[in-house]
Amino acid sequence: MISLNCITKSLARKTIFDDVSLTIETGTHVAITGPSGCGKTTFLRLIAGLDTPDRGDIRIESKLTSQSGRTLVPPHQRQVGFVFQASALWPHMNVVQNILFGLQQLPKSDAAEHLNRILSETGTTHLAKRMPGTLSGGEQRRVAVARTLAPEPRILLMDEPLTDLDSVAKTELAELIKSIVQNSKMTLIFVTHDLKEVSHFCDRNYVIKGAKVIALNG
Ligand SMILES: Nc1ncnc2c1ncn2[C@@H]1O[C@H](COP(=O)(O)OP(=O)(O)OP(=O)(O)O)[C@@H](O)[C@H]1O
Repeated sequence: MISLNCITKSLARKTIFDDVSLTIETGTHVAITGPSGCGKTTFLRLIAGLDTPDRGDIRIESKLTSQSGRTLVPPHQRQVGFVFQASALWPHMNVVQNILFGLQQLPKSDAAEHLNRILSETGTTHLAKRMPGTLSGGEQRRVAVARTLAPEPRILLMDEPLTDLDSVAKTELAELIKSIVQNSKMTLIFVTHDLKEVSHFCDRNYVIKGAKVIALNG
């Protein structure tokens, strides 16, 4: 379970979150929407530990991870995977090297096993030796998902991963994300401008409005 308790956060003197409390049960798939600049990315950054609440605390599986301006558990120890809007692959590394980058702490044989499994699951085996600059936008996004999933995070944070893809690539990537999350116990928090694109794999929808995170019906 992820719990945000009485979170207040301001950036550049703008209140982004005002006394927000929210619980996300383990294994649920949550969509977050809201207008540009409302704080969707900030919400993910707080959970990932890339940013801290000014007041309030965040717990992951009852462990206190952030509290009133302090990060108690650093991002790399939260078992959180983050897929950004831009795929942010290392441009000088091929696909395999990009994925292995996140598996450095594993023994080589385990890393190889994780790598092969994730290449197969994400349909990227044929891209293994390619450099990111030679891949299409959809392929890059797919590799970014593979790289994030390879270390088997317990929480998957996705920040508009379908944006700027053509309709075919968008549908293919949405199908991939759906099959991955439906076959795992991962908690998913998916930021989107368009709730329709996640309606078939998110259980709960929230909108960020007036510095609050509000549950939507349905
Ligand atoms: N490091 C920062 N310093 C100052 N202001 C920031 C910083 N990061 C974000 N902001 C501001 O905080 C607000 C929330 O930003 P955030 O990126 O979370 O919004 P968002 O809902 O994800 O927007 P979008 O849909 O456009 O991606 C915006 O007004 C943004 O300009």
